[in-house]
Amino acid sequence: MKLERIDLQRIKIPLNSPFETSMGVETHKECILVRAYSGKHVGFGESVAMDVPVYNEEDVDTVWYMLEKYLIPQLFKREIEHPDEVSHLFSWMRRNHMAKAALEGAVWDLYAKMQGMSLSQALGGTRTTIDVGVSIGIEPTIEKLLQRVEGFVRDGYKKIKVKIKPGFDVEPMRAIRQTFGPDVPLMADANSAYTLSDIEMLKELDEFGLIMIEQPLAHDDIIDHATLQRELKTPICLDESIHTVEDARKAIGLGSCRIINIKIGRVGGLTDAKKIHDLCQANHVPVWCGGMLEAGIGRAHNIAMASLANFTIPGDTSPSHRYFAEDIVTPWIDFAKPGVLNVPTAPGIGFDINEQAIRSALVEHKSYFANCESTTTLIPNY
Ligand SMILES: O=C(O)CCC(=O)C1=CC=C[C@@H](O)[C@@H]1C(=O)O
Ligand SMILES: [Mg+2]
Repeated sequence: MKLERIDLQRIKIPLNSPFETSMGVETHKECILVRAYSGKHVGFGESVAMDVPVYNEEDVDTVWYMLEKYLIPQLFKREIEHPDEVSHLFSWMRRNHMAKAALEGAVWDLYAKMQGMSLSQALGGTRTTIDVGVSIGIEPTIEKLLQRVEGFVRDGYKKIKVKIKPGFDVEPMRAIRQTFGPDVPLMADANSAYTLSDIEMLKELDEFGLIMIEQPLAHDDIIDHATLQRELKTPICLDESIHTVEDARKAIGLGSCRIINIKIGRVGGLTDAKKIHDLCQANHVPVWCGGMLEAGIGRAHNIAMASLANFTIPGDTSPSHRYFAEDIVTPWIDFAKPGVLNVPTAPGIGFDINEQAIRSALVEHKSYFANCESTTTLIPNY
C-alpha cells in the first residue's frame, strides 16, 4: 500500500470521574488520532501517551513532534506490503513507542480493510468474544472504594483491578475480601510505588489470594522484581518494565514475573505486541491487555489484540461509558453480556468513527501529503 495522506487530530475528552493512581490524578483523556489514507481506504490509530510523561518518557506533544518530524515522512517514502514492515522501518529511532504505535496501528487497520478482514483476523486472533475487567483508581476512602467495587461486581466485570500506593494497600484489599468474599477475581496495580524495603508489606498481600500484583517496583526494573517474586506466593505482573520482546525474554528468564500486561502503545505497536504474546505463549506465561484510558479507536485496537489465544486473563478494556459520556466510535464499545465484549468481524477495527464527537473534542488537526515538498525526511536513508 502507498500512503497518500496522513492526518493527525489532537483531541481532549473529559473523564466521567477523576482517575487517581500512584502517579497522579487524570481528569481528561488527551490523545492524538491518526488517519492513514490509501486509495479509497482509511485506517485509524490512536496514541496512548498521557498529557504528562509520568507513565513513560512520552507525552502528547512528543508524540505529535516525532510523528510530524520523522515517522510520517519516513512512511511516505515507502510502499508497504505488510504492516509488520513498519516497526522495522521505525527501528532506527530509539523508543518513542507510543508515537510509533499510533501510526503503525493506523497502517494495520488500513491493511486489514484493504484485505477485507477484521483487525483480529489480520493479527491471527482466535477469540470471538473477550472477557474484560475494570481498573479502579485510588479512592479517597475505603468506603468509597467498596462502593465502586460493588458496582463493578454487579456489572459483571471478570477482573477487579485496584490501584494501591504506600498507605493505601493492605487495608483496602482486606476490606474488599471481607466485604465481597474470596471469589471476586481481584488484583492490585502499584505503578512502581514500592521498593524492596517494602517487602514485608507486599508479602502481607499474599493472604488475599490476588490474581497478581502489577508493577510493584521500579518502572525500569526486572532484577528486584525477580528477588521479590521469589518471596511472594502471588504472581507479579509486569507492565511499565516491559517495552520490548527482549525485555520480556529477560524478565521471564530471570523469574521477574509470572504474568505480563501487554499495552500496544508501550511496546511500539501491534507487530511487537504480537511478538511478546507469542514469546509468552511459548513460555507458558499468560498475558492480558492493559489499558491507557483509551478513547474508542485505541479501545478497538485493544479488543482485536486481546482476541489472540494467550490473552487468557481478562484485560482492562472496559466499555466506553466507564470513562466517557460520549465515545469517538459508533456503535459504542459495550458489553455483549456482563463482562464480555464481542470481537468485531467487520473489516479493520470494526467500528465507525463518530465525527461529531471528534469535532466536539478537537484541539488541533493537521494533514500531511506524500507529494508535498515540505514533508521531507530528516533521517539517514535506512
Ligand atoms: O484503561 C484502563 O481502563 C486502565 C487504565 C490503567 O489502569 C492505567 C492507565 C495508565 C497508567 C496506569 O495508571 C494504569 C496502568 O498502569 O495499568
Ligand atoms: Mg499498570
